[in-house]
Amino acid sequence: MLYKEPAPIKDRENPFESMMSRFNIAAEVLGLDEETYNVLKSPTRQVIVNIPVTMDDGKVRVFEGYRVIHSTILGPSKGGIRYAPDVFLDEVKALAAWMTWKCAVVDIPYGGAKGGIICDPFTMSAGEIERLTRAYTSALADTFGPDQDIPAPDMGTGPREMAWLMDEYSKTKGSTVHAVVTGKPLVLGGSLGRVEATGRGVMVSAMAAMDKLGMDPSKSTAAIQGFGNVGAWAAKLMAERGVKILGISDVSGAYWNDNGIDIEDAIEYKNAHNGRLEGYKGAELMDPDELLTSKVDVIIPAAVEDVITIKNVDKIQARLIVEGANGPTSYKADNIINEKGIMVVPDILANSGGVTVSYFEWVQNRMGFKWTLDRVNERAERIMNESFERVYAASQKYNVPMRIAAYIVAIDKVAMTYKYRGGF
Ligand SMILES: NC(=O)C1=CN([C@@H]2O[C@H](COP(=O)(O)OP(=O)(O)OC[C@H]3O[C@@H](n4cnc5c(N)ncnc54)[C@H](OP(=O)(O)O)[C@@H]3O)[C@@H](O)[C@H]2O)C=CC1
Ligand SMILES: O=C(O)CCC(=O)C(=O)O
Repeated sequence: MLYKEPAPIKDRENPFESMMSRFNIAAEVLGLDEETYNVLKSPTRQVIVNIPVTMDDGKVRVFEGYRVIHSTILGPSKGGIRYAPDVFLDEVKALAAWMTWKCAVVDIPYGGAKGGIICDPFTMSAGEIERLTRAYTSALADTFGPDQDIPAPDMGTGPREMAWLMDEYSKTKGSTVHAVVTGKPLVLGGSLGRVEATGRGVMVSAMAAMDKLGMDPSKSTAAIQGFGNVGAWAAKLMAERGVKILGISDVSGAYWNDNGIDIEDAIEYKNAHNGRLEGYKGAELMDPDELLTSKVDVIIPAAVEDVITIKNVDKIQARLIVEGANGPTSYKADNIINEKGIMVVPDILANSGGVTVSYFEWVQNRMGFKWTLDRVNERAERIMNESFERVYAASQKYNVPMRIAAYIVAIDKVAMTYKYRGGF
């Protein structure tokens, strides 16, 4: 199989630096004062926990876990939990800050947080993952809370882990607390539409961007990196809008079909093969490094950070990049992207459909009332389109690319709220 070990951390770009470099540009354009700059640039709280877990062979293994609260200025902090072998603190810090900016861009009353555990869920049994999730929850029971800090899924986690988290947290409180976590299974108070929400938001923002660029979806092609929750749903919904998906990928490799990949078929294959595309016959194997530079109109990175860098940005042929993943573009590649005239719908806008529907889930939990799928989708789509227009208007007003415009919209909102609250 084509599995590649993650690059050692010292060889990787630092996502927190990438976040800060855009933050600095936007802060300068806005003329942000020094006090507010200092408050917003650093996380409020960083928690590191060591989690002993009894493995199936009876031995105890200790896992390192993180929860970073970047900001609570807009409201309780919100953000997913990542299970990955190479997750590291500066990455979680960046992801937490991106949550602050993302919630501000879509104007929902949350601050930003993110969690992570260094582990490889693909090599662990369900029992081991459950014990790890419960131990992490209990170690962070004082941090989490429906009015404090509300986790959700991210890479390597999903409704199953959120159910264990909700159950374990509820035990520590002595009563069922649905609203402590979002992205739960439907029977445990999850929202209709949450599973597909991030991919749907990616599709909605891609359609909005294509409209601005005068691109006809039914005459356009796309390549999508990552075929997990975000990538697979984005692929399916883009295909339903007529976009021909020529390339897809996951850790097992990249797959290409000149005539367009049958996305329903690829999803069915993945679901029947332990969540991976390995061995998929509906497309040819291709070099994964060439997927994002292939000849397509739209690329959607929907896996990990720093996959568009100074090493490959020159070769990108697409007119539009829609960032399903958080932080897929290194800040060092920004100038070249801008010089090439490529439009980027940045992560903090493009993938905000997930947290938007998480917010709806939290609202429903607190109301004790379930919304219909139509209501969820219609409201999420409206928020995505309004947010896109807000960011587009800021990009015109300040004559900056969409990414900096999104930071400007976000920082402006958080800074103004900070001022009204009267400091901390
Ligand atoms: N889930 C959500 O609601 C949200 C997620 N995001 C972001 O979207 C991205 C993807 O998250 P999500 O879909 O939830 O995660 P999943 O774990 O569901 O899927 C991740 C996908 O990326 C693939 N992948 C991992 N590394 C690589 C690589 N180097 N090259 C190609 N593919 C790779 C995985 O392959 P394999 O399965 O083979 O390991 C898998 O297909 C992350 O950046 C996340 O932070 C952003 C907003 C919300
Ligand atoms: O749904 C949420 O609350 C957060 C999802 C998330 O982690 C993200 O948007 O990056």
